Amino acid sequence: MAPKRTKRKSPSLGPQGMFAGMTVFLIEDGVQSVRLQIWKQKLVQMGAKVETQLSEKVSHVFAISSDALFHHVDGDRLARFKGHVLLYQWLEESLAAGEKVSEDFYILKVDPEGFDIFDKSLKPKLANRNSSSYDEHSHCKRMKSSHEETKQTNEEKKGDIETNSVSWASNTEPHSPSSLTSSPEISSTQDKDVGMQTSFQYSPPDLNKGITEIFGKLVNIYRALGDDRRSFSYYKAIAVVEKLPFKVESADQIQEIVTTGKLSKLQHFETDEKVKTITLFGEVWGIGPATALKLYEKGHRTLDDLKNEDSLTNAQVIGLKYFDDIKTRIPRHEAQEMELVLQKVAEDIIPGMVVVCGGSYRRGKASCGDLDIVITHPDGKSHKGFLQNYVKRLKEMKLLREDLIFSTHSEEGTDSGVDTYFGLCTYPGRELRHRIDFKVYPRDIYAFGLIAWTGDDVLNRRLRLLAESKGYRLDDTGLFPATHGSGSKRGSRGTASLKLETEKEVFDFLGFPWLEPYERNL
Ligand SMILES: Nc1ccn([C@H]2C[C@H](O)[C@@H](COP(=O)(O)OP(=O)(O)OP(=O)(O)O)O2)c(=O)n1
Ligand SMILES: [Mn+2]
Repeated sequence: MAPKRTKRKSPSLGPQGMFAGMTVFLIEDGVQSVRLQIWKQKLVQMGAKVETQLSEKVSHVFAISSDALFHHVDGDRLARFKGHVLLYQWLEESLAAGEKVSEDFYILKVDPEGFDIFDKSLKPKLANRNSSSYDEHSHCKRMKSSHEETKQTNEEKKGDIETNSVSWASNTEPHSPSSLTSSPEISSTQDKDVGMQTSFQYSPPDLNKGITEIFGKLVNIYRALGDDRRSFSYYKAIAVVEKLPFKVESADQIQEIVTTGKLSKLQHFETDEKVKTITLFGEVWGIGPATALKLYEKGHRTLDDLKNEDSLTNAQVIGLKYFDDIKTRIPRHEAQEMELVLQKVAEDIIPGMVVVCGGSYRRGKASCGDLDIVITHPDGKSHKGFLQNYVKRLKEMKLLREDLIFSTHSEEGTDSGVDTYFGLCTYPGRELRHRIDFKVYPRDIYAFGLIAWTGDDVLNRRLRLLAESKGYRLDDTGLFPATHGSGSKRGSRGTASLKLETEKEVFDFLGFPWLEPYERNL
């Protein structure tokens, strides 16, 4: 990339500094706190203002990846944001260059469909040598991410489940095909900045040694001549050339690398292979983008490769084993029969149990990707401890087969008292596996659970935004007055949900026109 013309050997500080005029909001997800502190400090030192929320004033948002971005900021909010959304790498490169480098190569797509993590791998590594105080931290690959930090506002229920069940399946990244590129799947303790530090897996013999050696000399020569811009361009070009899996032949290619820091030929090569592989791995239940990328970087290219990978969690192994089964949709009439069986078994255990198949089934779809079962008991107490018995019985019947996640809170009253089971099931007399989810809600918050699990996700997002605009926070466990801040964080713990008994009451309270379940395919 070509830094701008204005050359500054040592960046000026204060209101006239190189970041003057910028008002930034930093997405903290996946960023080591020490590094974040340094960035904040540098920004402020060099004239930027750092905001604690994504307010109107913000001109620049920084994030480590689009996953981190969507994990933290709602897609709709982002769509309305008019400023620049950049990778932190821009900051690093600008700091290293002593001037603002072009933003072109660091723009994060705010379209949730866009998958950015691949572009980044083409970016030259950080210019650590040129940088000063953050050198020592830049090797830190592994990010600590406390579960509290990664906790969702339940807006994406699968993310929520993951955090509820960390003690049970700590390395699980529940997967929902509809949200492959959105945030919740990566909320496990995976490398979050892996995209930034990524290196090409196919480390080839140094095919272009002659070129990198010359570039190295040029780095020093230009630096000695005081031409930092050129020196930096060659410096970055080395990182790119070193990793090329083929020999650079033409002068044009060299020119392209030096001026843009990358090579379009490689970009296509890289992008295709990575996109394909990571998308495929991400379709395995329990594998999210972060793990998919890690597996790719370990050299895996096919699902068969993954079968010999021992870092997979139990749930991921199961997801892999039944990959094709799970992808097979369930015809509506079979889902209906299973719902009936599930209702009957529940009734046998505790009379009065309410068992509803939500999700696409409840929205009237002709086929379902899985079964989303929402359960409660009208008396407000019989639901406690029910799920353990229920699962046991269903396993004896061989309706339930493999477990993925089981987390219970109803008896202790923790996490809103919601019990969760994710697993695989079979239609009676068959071996084909389907995904099945059970969520058991206490009666008083059942309506919220039912809305969330019926979806669709677009409606959920709209309802949440509407709630937010009215000073509330909505999730599958209730509607809460937003106590502090206006952001996306949870309200303070222990706050009780507003008492709304039915879906209709929730819609009415929010002022959203009532939609029958089959009208909720937005
Ligand atoms: N990122 C997500 C994923 C899910 N959901 C909610 C809405 C969904 O309707 C419901 C069930 O999730 P599924 O992934 O099972 O989606 P569907 O049941 O709608 O479709 P499918 O037929 O693929 O199962 O959970 C959501 O709000 N946000
Ligand atoms: Mn579903």
